[in-house]
Amino acid sequence: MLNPSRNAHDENSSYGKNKNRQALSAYGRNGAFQLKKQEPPRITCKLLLLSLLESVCKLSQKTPESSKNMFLYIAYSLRNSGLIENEFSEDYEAIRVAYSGAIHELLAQAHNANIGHVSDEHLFSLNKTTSFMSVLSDESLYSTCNEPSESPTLPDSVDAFTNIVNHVSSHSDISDSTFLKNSPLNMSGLEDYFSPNNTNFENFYNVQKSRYSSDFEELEMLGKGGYGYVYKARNKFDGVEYALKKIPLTLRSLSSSNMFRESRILARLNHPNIIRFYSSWIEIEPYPHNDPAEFDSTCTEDLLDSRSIDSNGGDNLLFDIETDSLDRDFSSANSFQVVFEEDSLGTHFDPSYSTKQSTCSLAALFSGYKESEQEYSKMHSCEPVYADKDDSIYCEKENRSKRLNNCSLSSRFEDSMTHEVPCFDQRPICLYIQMALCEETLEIHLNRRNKHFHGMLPKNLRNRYILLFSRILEGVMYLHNVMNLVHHDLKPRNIFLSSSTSSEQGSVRLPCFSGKPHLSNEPIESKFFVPKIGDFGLVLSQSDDGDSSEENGGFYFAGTHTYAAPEMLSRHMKAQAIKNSTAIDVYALGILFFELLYPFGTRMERVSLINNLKKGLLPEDFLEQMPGEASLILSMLSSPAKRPTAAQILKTPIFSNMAVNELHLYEALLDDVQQQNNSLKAELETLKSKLVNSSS
Ligand SMILES: Nc1ncnc2c1ncn2[C@@H]1O[C@H](COP(=O)(O)OP(=O)(O)OP(=O)(O)O)[C@@H](O)[C@H]1O
Repeated sequence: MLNPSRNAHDENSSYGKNKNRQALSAYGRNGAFQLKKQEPPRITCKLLLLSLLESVCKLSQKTPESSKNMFLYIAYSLRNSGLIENEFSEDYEAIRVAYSGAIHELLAQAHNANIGHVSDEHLFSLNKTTSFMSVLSDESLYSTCNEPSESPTLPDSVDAFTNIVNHVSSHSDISDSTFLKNSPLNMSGLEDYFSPNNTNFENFYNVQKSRYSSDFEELEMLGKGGYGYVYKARNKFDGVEYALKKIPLTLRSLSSSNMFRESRILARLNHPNIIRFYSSWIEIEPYPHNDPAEFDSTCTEDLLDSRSIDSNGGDNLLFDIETDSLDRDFSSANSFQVVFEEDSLGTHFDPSYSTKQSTCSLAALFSGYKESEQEYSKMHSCEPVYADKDDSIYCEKENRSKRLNNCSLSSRFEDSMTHEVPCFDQRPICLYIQMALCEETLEIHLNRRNKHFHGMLPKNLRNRYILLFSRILEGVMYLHNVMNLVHHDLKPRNIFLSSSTSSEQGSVRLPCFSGKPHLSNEPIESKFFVPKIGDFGLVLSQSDDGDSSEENGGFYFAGTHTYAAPEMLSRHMKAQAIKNSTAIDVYALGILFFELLYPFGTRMERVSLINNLKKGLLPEDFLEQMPGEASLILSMLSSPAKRPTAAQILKTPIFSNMAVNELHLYEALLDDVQQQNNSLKAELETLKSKLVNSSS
């Protein structure tokens, strides 16, 4: 196996070299380990090791329960040794399964290329530490290949590996162990696994099939976000169309505890004004994409470079994908960054990517191949690879076979390296989130509306937007008061409008604006929508102390600048942000409420009106005609402690005034009656024509 730690994507080369040097120098000259405190392997290495061990356990044990217990035993032992953390937990199971599939495919490729024997050497290159790893140093386990000059054969290595696992099994001191403590490892499974004669690997691996491609028919791409792509897809079983968010996982995000945050939070939410979540899962991207920019780890950087990072200065933010935080210092950003841009008229926001951290392609795990190859050619040229005082690793040609176990690549493999070894797997790992499909975002609706209206809205429309806002407030109140969450990124783009019927809970009747200019006497058709809060990528619990905002001595912010409360942008106000965390959402809602009630003509006008609003200035006509709303908006933008809560806002006369709701109710009833009227008229016409026909 090529050295996965040499990954050019997320380590600079000198750092990688140092780490590799440390790892190599841990090996002794005679194949035994020099016990040395090492840095724990990176997440991908850990996951690869665990996926391999998990597969071995599955193969060796008769029941799923015993294989799970065996795997857990080994995993706990590795954790006690400090080699892994919680990568064996169920959270990572999908990734381990994906990695197992990829290892399996690589084995098949290796077998087809007739170099399958290479893997046996690496069974002897396992690292040593206490507990589980100390087993590996037990010379007796290597009895089948104890001739140092001889390369171990494939069956030898299977025996040795079997011995190791049996050793662990028999040394188990967990009394209720349900893995087969006293029975030896089931050899046939392992032999089959490593056997070069076995071509039917499918029988031995539960390789993950693509749920996305087997269950869904992809219809169209709905949009790109900062983290991924959203597709409209039809479920083949229920025939319903859904929105599926595909988030390519970066190597760094794999190690982030926030990796599954959005799907986990969505799964717990149940409110008419919150987007409905169905399920989420992880899988390897099922098929190659035509869009070269999408998920292509190799071209991500080019894509990023080709886009402007801060072309408009408006709402632009830089996020660190791992910490989900924004980097204010563009130049020092050293990880996955996302720049949110608004176009000139705010017709849509186009996220640009800027990264030194590409998407998590399995290929990336093995992209150290080139470096390894170079490193190997150094070995090949008889030069010492590393010359540490204590544990030098030499690969002189004449001694190569004796030091087989010390080298990261075997001499036999060297010859087969002359031809291109395929990448481990080219496809990235994606997190899929299946959500209800919504008609459009509030942002799109407002952009269309603003082509029809400018400044103060007609009174009947104001009421509709007030009602719409009250629905959003209800969703926010649920998040704050029931779920103890703070959304952190409330903005028209993250509010979805889902078509509904008049009777649906939380619905509002809104005009359906076309993109074309509107003639004043032309009636605008209206439809019922339920506003739904979506995009929970930045959501945090209210008890979160905001630690992620202070990393590496820098101050990070997550959110969108236009809607960001001042305390989110300043380190000095951090304490206030923590103390009044829900006030962050209220600030964003204050700006959103103003946008709902006061259409902007141009983007410039929007920027200037919102900047004025942040200074406490509102347009004269707005102050005159809507004084109650104006003072509410200003209070929502005041200092964090003085801002009203969502529940308090809902109790103000603006929203508690039933007239607004009643108006909406009567409009809905009128609409229903008109529809009934139309269908009765149509029925009457049919009856009349039937009567005429029968009488003639
Ligand atoms: N449930 C949905 N129904 C219909 N369209 C959706 C849905 N979810 C997302 N979209 C579309 O996909 C686009 C991207 O959504 P996504 O949530 O990934 O990112 P975003 O909110 O636009 O940006 P970011 O996540 O970076 O803040 C949205 O702008 C919207 O047009």
